Amino acid sequence: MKNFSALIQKHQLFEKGSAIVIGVSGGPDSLALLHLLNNMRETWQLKLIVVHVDHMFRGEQSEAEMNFVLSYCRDLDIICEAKQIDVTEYARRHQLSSQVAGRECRYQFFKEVLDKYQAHYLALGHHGDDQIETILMRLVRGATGTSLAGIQMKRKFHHGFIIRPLLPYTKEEILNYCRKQQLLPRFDPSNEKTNYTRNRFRKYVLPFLKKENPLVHERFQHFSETLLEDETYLQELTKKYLNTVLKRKEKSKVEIEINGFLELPMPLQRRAIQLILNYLYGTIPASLSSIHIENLLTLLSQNHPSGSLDYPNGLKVIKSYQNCLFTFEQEEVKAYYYELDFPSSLILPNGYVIKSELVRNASIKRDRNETFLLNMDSFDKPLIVRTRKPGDKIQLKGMIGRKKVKDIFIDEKIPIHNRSSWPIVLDGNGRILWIPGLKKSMYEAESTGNGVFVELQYKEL
Ligand SMILES: Nc1ncnc2c1ncn2[C@@H]1O[C@H](COP(=O)(O)OP(=O)(O)OP(=O)(O)O)[C@@H](O)[C@H]1O
Repeated sequence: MKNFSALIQKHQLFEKGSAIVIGVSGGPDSLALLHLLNNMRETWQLKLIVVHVDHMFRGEQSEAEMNFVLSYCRDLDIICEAKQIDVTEYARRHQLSSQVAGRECRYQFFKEVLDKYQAHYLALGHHGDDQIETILMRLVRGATGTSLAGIQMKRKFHHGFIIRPLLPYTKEEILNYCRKQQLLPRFDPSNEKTNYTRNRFRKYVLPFLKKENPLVHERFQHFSETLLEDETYLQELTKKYLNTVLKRKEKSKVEIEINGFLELPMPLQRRAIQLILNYLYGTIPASLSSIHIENLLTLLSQNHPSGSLDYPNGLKVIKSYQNCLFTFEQEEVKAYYYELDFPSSLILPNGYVIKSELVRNASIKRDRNETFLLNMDSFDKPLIVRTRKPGDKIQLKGMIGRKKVKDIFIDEKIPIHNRSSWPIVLDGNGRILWIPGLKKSMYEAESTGNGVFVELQYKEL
């Protein structure tokens, strides 16, 4: 571990004069990290602060570990911020596993200590074996994107960075270092029990890989760093192209235009979906895997005009003609029924408005389905605006026989999720007069001239 300070420089982990908070559990990794950083303290003019959390999992034993860290820091003349947190109680209250709860409590306290000392760096003792295990576990679980790069040597955290200077070293090198420097780390027996999956990788896979190549950890670290670089570049590119096919982006809804999306190269398509999911979920649920993304890519490229997928935590992905909607909102049928006065402005639940006016000497705008004209004397009052009902039919202008409203929605390629809130205008006798924006019935006023007309307009709010 001679090259430690060269490594800090090479990866630009921190600069001279930095204040660094070091997470020290009392185990070999973090103790070695503390020792190494302490060796640099003078020449690099570092301000070091140790932070320790006693999770109170093992009563007196874990308290003894805390006291060990406190006394070791006293010997080195380094400030130590130690805190006892009843993680079992926290886990019960928030319905979390003890592992997740421990992590939350730990990182919360880390932040408090960073703030207290206005430090920008939090140093943790993850090493090369942790890196191999993490990457393999994620690969096997089906993770995607930057997550496959495993543990990052330097990543943004709070108002600064988390740094992990031990990633280029193996566990064995760290244990040797502890022995040589006569450090006496504490070994937490619960470490062995808490993470079963990781332990299996450690026990069965790592020995095999190390036998194949004793420097396998360097290969994994190199893989992690280059993957992260490639991924960062591709994600920037994806953002740029995704913006060109984005139709709407709200807190719990994103809609894209499918044709434009399918023109993007496949690596960008995959990442675009990932970006949308990151945005909507905030934190991606563990149950979401690359299979979900593959299924969606298949759905989008199929000829079938519509279809939907159910993603974890209630996210629905709905393909409908040219559009694909990602939504957490339950698209319950927003049926409505209004009487339309004239003159008036009726605001509709779909974000549109129907405006009615009384006019004289009106002229028919035959080519526009956004307006509709009625002769005041020729229809039964009141005018009704409501959502569709099964079996609705309309007598179209210039056509013999009646046409199903459902077929009009299909012909006009109206997305399924828009159909249930689309307005339909009827007269007092229940005859469908107009499907605003789409089709007019034969009941529109035929001739203009003298008389009183009701002019209806359909527009976006
Ligand atoms: N209770 C704790 N208090 C302070 N820092 C901690 C604590 N637990 C873990 N850390 C920090 O997080 C790093 C990773 O923790 P993890 O539990 O994965 O490793 P570990 O095997 O416990 O490491 P170590 O050999 O240092 O105990 C540790 O090296 C240490 O820097």
